[in-house]
Amino acid sequence: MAQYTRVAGSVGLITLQNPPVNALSAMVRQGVVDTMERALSAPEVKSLVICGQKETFCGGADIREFGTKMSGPPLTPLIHAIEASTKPVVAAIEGVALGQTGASRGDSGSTAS
Ligand SMILES: C[C@H](O)[C@H](C)C(=O)SCCNC(=O)CCNC(=O)[C@H](O)C(C)(C)COP(=O)([O-])OP(=O)([O-])OC[C@H]1O[C@@H](n2cnc3c(N)ncnc32)[C@H](O)[C@@H]1OP(=O)([O-])[O-]
Repeated sequence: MAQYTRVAGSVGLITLQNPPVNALSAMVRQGVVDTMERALSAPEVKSLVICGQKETFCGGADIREFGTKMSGPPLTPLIHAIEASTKPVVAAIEGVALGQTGASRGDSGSTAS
């Protein structure tokens, strides 16, 4: 899933939550759609941060769903929607960021769109 919290008053924090590597399952993708809508429609939110948990950003698509019937929002339009956000979106990356989340393994860092 994706948890939504507001930090520092004006930052919408979206936390990817899908142990063990926060992979982008159908539920996580739907959670990102829902939390993005919530953050973008909240006047008090001026920017968004997307992060993972347990020292991992995201292991990419959820390989446990490979070979099963696709459900939930497709990944590519979701990434395009993040890129088209009307508010700045920062990916706070710790550990791995694989697949379409950006194939990298960084100790920490962030990218903005
Ligand atoms: C176009 C776009 O590209 C498309 C859309 C895609 O995105 S394609 C998908 C792209 N993503 C991948 O190919 C990621 C492959 N995984 C890895 O490279 C590594 O796992 C790791 C992330 C660097 C962590 O290494 P690790 O050594 O710390 O732990 P582990 O022992 O390997 O794995 C620890 C546990 O995590 C599980 N796991 C790892 N990756 C997973 C994933 N993507 N989805 C679901 N579970 C995953 C793994 O099965 C094991 O579970 P269990 O056995 O304990 O129950």
